[in-house]
Amino acid sequence: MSRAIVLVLDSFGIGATQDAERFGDAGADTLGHIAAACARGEANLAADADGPGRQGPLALPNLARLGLFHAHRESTGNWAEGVAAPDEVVGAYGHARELSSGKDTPSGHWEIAGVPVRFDWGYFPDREQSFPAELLGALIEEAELPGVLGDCHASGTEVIARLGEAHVESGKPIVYTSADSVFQIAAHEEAFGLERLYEVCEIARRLLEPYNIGRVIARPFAGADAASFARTANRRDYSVEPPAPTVLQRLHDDGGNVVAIGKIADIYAHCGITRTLKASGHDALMDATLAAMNEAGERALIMTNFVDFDMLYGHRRDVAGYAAALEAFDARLPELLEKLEKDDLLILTADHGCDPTWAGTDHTREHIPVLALGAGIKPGSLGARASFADIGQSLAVHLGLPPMEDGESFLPGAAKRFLRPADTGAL
Ligand SMILES: O=P(O)(O)O[C@H]1O[C@H](CO)[C@@H](O)[C@H]1O
Ligand SMILES: [Mn+2]
Ligand SMILES: [Mn+2]
Repeated sequence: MSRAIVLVLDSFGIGATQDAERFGDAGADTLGHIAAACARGEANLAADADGPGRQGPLALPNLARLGLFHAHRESTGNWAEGVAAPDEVVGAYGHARELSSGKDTPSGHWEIAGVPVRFDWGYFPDREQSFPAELLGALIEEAELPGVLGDCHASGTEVIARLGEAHVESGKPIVYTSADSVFQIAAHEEAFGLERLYEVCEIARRLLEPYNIGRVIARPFAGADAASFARTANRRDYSVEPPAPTVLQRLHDDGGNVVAIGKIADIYAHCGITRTLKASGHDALMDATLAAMNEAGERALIMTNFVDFDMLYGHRRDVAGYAAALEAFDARLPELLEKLEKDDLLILTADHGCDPTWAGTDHTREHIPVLALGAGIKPGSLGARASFADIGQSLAVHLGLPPMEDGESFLPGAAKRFLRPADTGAL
């Protein structure tokens, strides 16, 4: 039985890459800066309706046993402040840099799946009227809109607080972008309508083709006024397709089972997905992952994106919230570890950084952790990996697929070949 389980902790970087300067991110360190704030007692959180709260140094005992802090030390040269060393490291750990030109979610995920993005995405400039007038003109005409609001770089929660009431009054959706290759449309779920918002996003997706923009994102929100507006779980991402077949696509085309949990199917533009499981919130995403492990069958890739690290805490620059979410995630890991079978390969990783102590609200160019367990991998260092694609290459080996063009496997031994019943003479 060859199964792989890949958990992507969205935005959980472990230290700036060598090329981070080019992104304005030299010195960024999502994990290290969260740990430092926790060690200083600056990331305490009182218990409330949202959760049990947290206090003091960052406590991630299960991730530590998989080698997280060892990987972070190899990435940055420093042991994360205040965190306890595990009695024993049971996993293989490394840190990987990104070959792709951007620090966005699709680039990171596609490279993890063996397909780096070597072309430059289109971006919209950070100024008043970020979008070309002819693009907005075409959108207004084709979608029959009374106009649009925003037209700027913005943080999504800030922009609905600022312009949400004007949007509800006028019926004009809020369009905004960021340092990523994105065109985001925020609209009120009831006043504007959720299906209407999706329809406008689909028109925008088509109009954006010449601009080489990675994603259109629907950002529905609800609430009575600026003070109570909150985004809902009905976000939808419209990504362009990966530039080459990913390991997901290859497994799917070769008869394997690809289970996409959370945002994964949207991020890969629904290419190479056998089954999509949607869930909102990390506990529900973990529940869905555990359920998929019960049902996935023999030759399967189960991939889950844990988006709240990025969406609720990284972009919101909420250090205490990020720390609490990490601790809650860590506390659920034993349930998953117990379910691992002998030949399963578990990989925990991330798609980019989003240092909650960094200036602005954008992602940060960082190494990602590569924590691997199972499939005969010996505990210990995997060292500095030259590309996120080493994960995709290792998955190809584990799942018995021909090699990917990019990446170097960190699995031991020669490539295994998956034996179909026909190959064994059983049929
Ligand atoms: O500020 P919000 O709307 O969360 O947007 C953020 O989320 C986008 C996609 O993950 C990023 O490009 C960034 O702009
Ligand atoms: Mn991401
Ligand atoms: Mn993000």
